[in-house]
Amino acid sequence: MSLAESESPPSPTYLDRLNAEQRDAVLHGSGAIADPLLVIAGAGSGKTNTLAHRVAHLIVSGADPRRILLMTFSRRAAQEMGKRVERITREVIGEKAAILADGLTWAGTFHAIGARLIREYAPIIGLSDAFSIHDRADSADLMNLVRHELGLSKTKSRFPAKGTCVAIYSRCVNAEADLEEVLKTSFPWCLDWVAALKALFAAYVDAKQAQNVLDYDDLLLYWRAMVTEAGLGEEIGGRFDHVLVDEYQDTNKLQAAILTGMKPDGRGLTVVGDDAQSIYSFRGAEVRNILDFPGLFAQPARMVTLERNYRSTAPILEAANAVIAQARERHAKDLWTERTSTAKPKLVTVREENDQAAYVCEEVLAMREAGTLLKHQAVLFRASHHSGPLEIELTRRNIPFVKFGGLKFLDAAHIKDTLATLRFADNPRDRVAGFRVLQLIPGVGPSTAGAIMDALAVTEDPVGELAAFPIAAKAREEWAGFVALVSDLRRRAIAWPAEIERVRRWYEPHLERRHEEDADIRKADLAQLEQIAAAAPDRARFLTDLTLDPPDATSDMAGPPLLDEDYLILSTIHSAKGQEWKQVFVLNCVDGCIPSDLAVGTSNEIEEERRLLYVAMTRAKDALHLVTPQRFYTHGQRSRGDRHVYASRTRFIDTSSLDRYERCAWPTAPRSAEAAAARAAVQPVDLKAKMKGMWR
Ligand SMILES: Nc1ncnc2c1ncn2[C@@H]1O[C@H](COP(=O)(O)OP(=O)(O)OP(=O)(O)O)[C@@H](O)[C@H]1O
Repeated sequence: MSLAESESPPSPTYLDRLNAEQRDAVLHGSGAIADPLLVIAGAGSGKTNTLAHRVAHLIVSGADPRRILLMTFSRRAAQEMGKRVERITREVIGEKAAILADGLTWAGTFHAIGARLIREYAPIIGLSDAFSIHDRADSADLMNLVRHELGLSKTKSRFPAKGTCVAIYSRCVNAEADLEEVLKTSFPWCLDWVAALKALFAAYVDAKQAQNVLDYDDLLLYWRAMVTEAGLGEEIGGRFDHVLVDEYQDTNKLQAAILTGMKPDGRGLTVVGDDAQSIYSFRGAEVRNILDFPGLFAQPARMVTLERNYRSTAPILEAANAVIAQARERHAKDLWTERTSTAKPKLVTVREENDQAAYVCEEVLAMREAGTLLKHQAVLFRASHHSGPLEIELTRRNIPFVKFGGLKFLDAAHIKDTLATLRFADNPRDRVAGFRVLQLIPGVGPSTAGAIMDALAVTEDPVGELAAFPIAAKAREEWAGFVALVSDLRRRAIAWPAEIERVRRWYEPHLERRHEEDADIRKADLAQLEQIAAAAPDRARFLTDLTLDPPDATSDMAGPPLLDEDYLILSTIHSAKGQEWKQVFVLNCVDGCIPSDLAVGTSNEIEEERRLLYVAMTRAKDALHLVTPQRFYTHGQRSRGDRHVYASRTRFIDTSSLDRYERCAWPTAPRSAEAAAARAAVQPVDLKAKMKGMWR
């Protein structure tokens, strides 16, 4: 008996907090399995809030939380959604809410859910369930190994680099596009290599299968393949009554095919997103997914549009609306707000990047003085390196900050070494992990590592194989310790998460030898890794979660702040997705930075850059500053000279929309007038005459 049948009808008080459109989206289907629903949610219109209410409403109406599949953009978003759902359901069903919300076990990213389903069905789709998952860097390393084996690293003219090969492969897979088509549109300089790339990709797929490895793309590919298989498709689709997808604008064609594969008639499907915020096409995301969703099913999706913005003041929204109004194609919506204000967003001209940094610091401190915490203020930028001068200025002035985006925690060599050790123990056929770990041992080079991996590829007893391997005398002493480690890990001699400490103890001498200069800082990272490990239930889950959703690196300049400390947020625009702050600065609002000069090749790329600026602007609640430095030092010249280039205001703010801003220059005019007056007051001196006078 469902909860709805067994108890009195739930009180709908939580619905009172929603506006009419939000409520419409939440109530669609009245809690039962219903026709497909598309919620087009403008920036700040309460998309997350609405989705959480819809899930909660389904649960209090009797839906089984274990049969709800909820897909979000990050693991953190899934966890936050779970907490919100619990809070909302608690209002109606009290203490039982926690139990029911705990039942929401199928919440996570597409890749994480894919990994779980594939592991579960592995035995019936011809995979071993002990497969390891490669992140992008691992995939590039494996591609490199295969490229080498095929002799493609020694071609006369230069064959595309490993990273490019992976990007091409991934684009073909995610966009479901033909290789030649992808090369023509995105990698034209590689067009001469069609046949060689095909051979490389075929060998790459063979290598993955032989080594029992799946890459990111495989998690979607296998999932899609499973749901399009007669029988299996119905079995997997039938496990879920409701499938809800957040941030649908950032999904790709494969993800759309997974949804239609699981729910061919669209019943039970809810997708939520904002086409104007689609900013991930470099990962194969397809803004067409959301534009085309309504027509995918025999029974067209119902569409609800959320247009009321709760976040920003009217002047900020008007400026952002003017930026997106020029977009080529979009689901029409007119965002409005009741938050009136007389303060327009500022369009600030500064001479150069150092002034930009000084301007931001002064404004941030002024706002702090007026009572707004640093963490309610954020500085956003298009590319991670744009914040360099600001980071120096903040450090100089002792303003604490945390930076998001850019380098990931997992990119650090010592973290990779540790994880590779765990992965190797799990799956000794994983050549990328194996090569990495084996070469940590002094005396083991690439050819020995290759020979060991060849031996492991065919054995059923990896530990025995390692112990018996005729290792060179110089490596023998270390070797015994390594074999003991692998043996412990494979036998699960130590409980999780203590295993990771065992790995750390083995690894630390290698770390000290390889990274003498900053071993202590790196050890602190390993301690942090142990903390993350402690939160995971087991080794496999830890490795999967971390590979699929790695934490951001915090800035090492300021040091990771304590949680109760106040700090300013620095973030790439991509990493600012879904967030909001009282005061927001957008750096380098000039052509060449937004749009990035790396992304002005096609009109699609320019459209995406426009959406990036829109995303950045719509993060601001009360105050927004777009800063435009007039000149930039050319790369690498700063310390040696003042070669610079002049920049012009971003093309996305055209002359007709300038009246939506308060335009100003900084440092302000009076200050320069004072400086000019001081200079004018200096009496002229005839130095030439003085020089001559020295000898007379
Ligand atoms: N019905 C409502 N009444 C009052 N405030 C609301 C309502 N719905 C949402 N909000 C507030 O509006 C703000 C934006 O909500 P939310 O973060 O869910 O928006 P969003 O649509 O996900 O934004 P974006 O897509 O721009 O990231 C939040 O501060 C939220 O608390």
